[in-house]
Amino acid sequence: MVIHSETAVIKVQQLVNRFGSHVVHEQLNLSVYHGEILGVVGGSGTGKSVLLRSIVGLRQPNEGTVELFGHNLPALSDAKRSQLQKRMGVLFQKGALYSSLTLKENVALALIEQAGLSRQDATALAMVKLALVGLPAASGDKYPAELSGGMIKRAALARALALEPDILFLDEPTAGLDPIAAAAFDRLLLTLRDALDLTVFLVTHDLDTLYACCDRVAVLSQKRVLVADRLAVVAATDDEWVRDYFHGPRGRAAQQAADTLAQE
Ligand SMILES: Nc1ncnc2c1ncn2[C@@H]1O[C@H](COP(=O)(O)OP(=O)(O)OP(=O)(O)O)[C@@H](O)[C@H]1O
Repeated sequence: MVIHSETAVIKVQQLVNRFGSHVVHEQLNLSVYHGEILGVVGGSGTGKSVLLRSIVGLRQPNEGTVELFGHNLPALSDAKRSQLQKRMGVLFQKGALYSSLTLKENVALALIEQAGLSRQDATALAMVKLALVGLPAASGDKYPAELSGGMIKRAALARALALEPDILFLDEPTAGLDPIAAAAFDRLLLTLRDALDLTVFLVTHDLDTLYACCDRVAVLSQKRVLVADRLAVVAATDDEWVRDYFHGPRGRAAQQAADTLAQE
């Protein structure tokens, strides 16, 4: 896999995040390039979700800058910031959908609230978005509780794509899915990235997803990005967590599966 462009669409510099005396990030730097799928990994509590929230503007960092398409997000006026934020779609790990709304209502809501569409237009467009992520038309009238985990993730993805973002943020999208549904989600992600020219910031613990989808991988460790590079370079990094993660039994299995797929 190749990095698609050298244009940084996200540039995080000298980022500091702390909660009271608990320092989560300390002078953290990270760039995300146009068209790539960047996997963000790290031990539990290393600050992957806090980083995601800082980039999308849901958390004001204590220090540092977060540039999006060349604009420093925290320094912008509310109007400008919200304009830029529309270029980002987010799929959160939990609470992705409103349980009291059907799938099509869930997707339409984003279009009504954020794009000002009429209910009728938003509903029609929501059906297009559901089809885009491979959901049958009949699923539009179903409630989240009536669907499998894989279908719910797809619907949440449809909602994240509702406003046609340039950058997609995914927080552990395959967590809780069985391996077949997870692999199907990985393939969908690759297809959508290519078809929609997306840049993807993907927080994950799923080694199979890293091998199947990611152009680069960033490892969060010791409050910083320890390394951000192609998978082979990251896996060869001299670090205890990296060794345990990539060269433990699950890491070896994921690599073998990826090698087998590449040979087919
Ligand atoms: N709102 C908050 N108030 C206090 N501490 C917080 C808050 N949000 C996050 N933290 C702390 O920040 C640290 C990083 O949290 P974060 O959720 O980003 O970790 P993570 O790397 O995504 O973990 P995991 O892989 O388990 O999801 C944790 O120690 C967490 O307890």
